[in-house]
Amino acid sequence: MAHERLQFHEMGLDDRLLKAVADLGWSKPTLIQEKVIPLALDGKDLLARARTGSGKTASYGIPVIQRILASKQNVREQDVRALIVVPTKELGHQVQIMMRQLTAYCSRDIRVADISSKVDLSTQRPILMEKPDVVVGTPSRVLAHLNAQNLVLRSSLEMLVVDEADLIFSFGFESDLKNLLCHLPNIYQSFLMSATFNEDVQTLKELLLHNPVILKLQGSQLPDSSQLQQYSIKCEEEDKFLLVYTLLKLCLVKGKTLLFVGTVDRCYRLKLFLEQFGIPACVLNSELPVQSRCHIIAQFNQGFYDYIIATDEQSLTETAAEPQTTAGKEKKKTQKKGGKAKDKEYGVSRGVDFQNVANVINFDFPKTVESYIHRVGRTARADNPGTALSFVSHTELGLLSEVEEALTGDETNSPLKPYEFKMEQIEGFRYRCRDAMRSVTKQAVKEARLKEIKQELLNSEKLKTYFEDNPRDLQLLRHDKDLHPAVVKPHLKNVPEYLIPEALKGVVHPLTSRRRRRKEIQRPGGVIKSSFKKNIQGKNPLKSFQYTGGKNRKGKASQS
Ligand SMILES: Nc1ncnc2c1ncn2[C@@H]1O[C@H](COP(=O)(O)OP(=O)(O)OP(=O)(O)O)[C@@H](O)[C@H]1O
Repeated sequence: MAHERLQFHEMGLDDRLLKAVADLGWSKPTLIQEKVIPLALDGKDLLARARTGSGKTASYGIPVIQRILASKQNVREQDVRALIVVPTKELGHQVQIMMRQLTAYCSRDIRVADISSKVDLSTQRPILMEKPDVVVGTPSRVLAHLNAQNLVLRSSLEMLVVDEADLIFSFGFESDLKNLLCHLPNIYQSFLMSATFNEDVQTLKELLLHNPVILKLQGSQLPDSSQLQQYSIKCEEEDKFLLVYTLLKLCLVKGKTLLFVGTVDRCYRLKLFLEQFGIPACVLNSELPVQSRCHIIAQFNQGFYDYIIATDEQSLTETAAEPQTTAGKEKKKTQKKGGKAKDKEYGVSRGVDFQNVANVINFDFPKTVESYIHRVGRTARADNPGTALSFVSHTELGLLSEVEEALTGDETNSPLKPYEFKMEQIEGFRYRCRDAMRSVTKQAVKEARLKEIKQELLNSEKLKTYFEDNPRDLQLLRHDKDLHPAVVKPHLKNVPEYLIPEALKGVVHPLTSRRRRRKEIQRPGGVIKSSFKKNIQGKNPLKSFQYTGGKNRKGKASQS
């Protein structure tokens, strides 16, 4: 018999919560929400694993809000009742937004404060003195406020959530979290949420949970192939640039795309390379100030940018190109290079809800299976479709095997299919790519990196001051401007017709500066880009082209 999914209105939720959920356009709970919400409302401790993008935030957010609303009916002093611990500032910001959306109709009754950002403790003290009902923060920030007695939880805390639990220890928060627990009352309800399970989650479980209900939902950690198409293509360093140029410039990849690289330097290398061809992209990495990072993500979600070049978590080393065959444990230390400290509470591949991402491209292959899952999990979120394409150099083949083995599990076929692309057809572009690469020198990368940081520090001051008051001004603040106009060669911006492979003539329409400007003008904030909609209808060439030798020996691009 078909399983009837429990509906939100059948869960005994407050009307104000139901209205907020309806405003978000959620017609029914996701699987994790259906399971977690009733158990959480029943007072159970929970350990929940569900795949990326499956709606874990609301699965704890809704019961936390419901329980606070219920307990507020028996008039009690204003107090901090729930603490949500997250591993990164980006996630803190995002959880706060989600909690505010869910409390839109009861914002007077339930206040939510995010204390993740690294301003002076004294600046946040007044917020905490008002005892917001829900506090969101990284372990180190929460502990600092507890030690400073800006926050007192011993008598008031009713619920503790640890989101992205698998990351808390690997981000170096073990001792902070243990110390934090000494400030909590003896009895409270706890939730541990995670997309992956590892030993650290097991340790946390023993530390935090009492007789928990353990929910391991969906065998696979990523959506199946009807929702998420995964491809890999073997290509060496120069070919990576050649291929990414072709995919983006000929618009073979449609819709919003996240490109993951292995180091901060490579962010700028790739950005400068694309800049030469008039392909604008934002970079996102741990050196940028948190306000800028959150603004970039917010604008990307509103459709301002098509491409973000990101490093993932702070733990990546500066030597991405080095061979690495075993998925080692992720390093915990903040990286320092050239005296620049990176933010150890940074992470974009974990938990951040980039919306309507059509494609994830692993320009550099991730160093661990977990990292692969989290990166790829930025697309195909909720019920949306998505595509992931990984470039794999010979030094990265070992990592590809590890990922394939982990994702294949008991099945016979790996979910990663070879992306069959006839590289010889795009040989004509190689000369242009080399020409562009010649300008992307070490010095140019260094200068771009410095310029961007300076620029973003200025931006972040503006963001601090004006975010609340002048949202319109902020719409004008862009993060994808050319970083090194001096090295840009104007002739590279257009694609001469004779270079377009025969198979693609008349099919692709290269991105030109004029088209880019028109797109910018047409695209109002907050609207999902039309190309993504096309993508939903299955017109993404990344999915539908077999531009290849392989089965299609004629070398023609054919639509399947
Ligand atoms: N019931 C629902 N119906 C439709 N969309 C939903 C529902 N619940 C959540 N979403 C949307 O699904 C997306 C993913 O949610 P969320 O960020 O909570 O996922 P997650 O499981 O925490 O992912 P990750 O493990 O990557 O952090 C969000 O854009 C959210 O708004």
